[in-house]
Amino acid sequence: MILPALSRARHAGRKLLAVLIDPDKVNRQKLEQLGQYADAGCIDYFLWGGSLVNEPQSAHYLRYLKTHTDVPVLLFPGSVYQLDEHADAVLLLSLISGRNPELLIGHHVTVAGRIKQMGLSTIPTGYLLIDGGRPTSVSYMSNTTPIPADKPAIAAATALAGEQLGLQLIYLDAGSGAVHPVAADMIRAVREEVDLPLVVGGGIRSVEQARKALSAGADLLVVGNGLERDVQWLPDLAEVVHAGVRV
Ligand SMILES: CC(C)=CCC/C(C)=C/CC/C(C)=C/CC/C(C)=C/COP(=O)(O)OP(=O)(O)O
Ligand SMILES: O=P(O)(O)OC[C@@H](O)CO
Ligand SMILES: [Mg+2]
Repeated sequence: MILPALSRARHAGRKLLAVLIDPDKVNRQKLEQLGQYADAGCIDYFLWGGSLVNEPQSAHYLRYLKTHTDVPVLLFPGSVYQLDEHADAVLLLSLISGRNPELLIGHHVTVAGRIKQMGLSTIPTGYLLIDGGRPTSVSYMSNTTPIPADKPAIAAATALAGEQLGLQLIYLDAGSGAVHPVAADMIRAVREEVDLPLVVGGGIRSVEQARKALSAGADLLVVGNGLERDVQWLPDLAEVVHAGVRV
């Protein structure tokens, strides 16, 4: 059960790290290496997905990863084509920072029956796209306007509305490859407003940036590109995350 585990970690002051795997940019060797890091305790969750996934081997790679680690794999789908019953759960994203009805509820209706048939557990997630200094794949593909980086009050009100609607997790994302990760004051404003596990990602490329996001109140950090480029700093990153932060 992912949500209870996130909530327990949060109340115990334990911070968590997720590595985002882009199925289009992976191979067996990278998966084996990440599986080893995961089993060594560096990684708490894998996120699996992309705004656009073209790799025909994606389902095969997901099963391959599952045979190499016991760490849960959560789908992070950019589209309805990215569901897979071999994952442990799906982040059922509703893009609440945007006003694109298909990404708020439309696609969810399309796949509701399929998710049920697959027996895939769902994590109802309020997904907020925050301006990270440049257009990203998600802002372009979703055709939505990110929340301005210097408007924490808008992010906090959006997250609060998500909580009041019954969503179970808030994900603040500056977008993959963002120039600037989500700013500390925005994370803090959301943390103060909602009592849900808080996921923060997009543009985190250093241990210092990770530390700032954690101190501001992030519970689970997501790193993709930064580790895709160079996995060497993963043990240092994991150490900082797992050292925990008193907030
Ligand atoms: C309901 C279902 C199953 C699907 C719709 C899901 C929604 C609402 C998606 C919202 C917007 C979206 C496109 C999210 C994708 C998030 C994601 C997996 C980002 C990963 O990064 P990339 O954007 O692929 O980055 P790169 O360009 O670096 O590869
Ligand atoms: O690839 P990066 O920039 O680490 O972003 C990860 C994730 O939050 C994007 O949706
Ligand atoms: Mg991608």
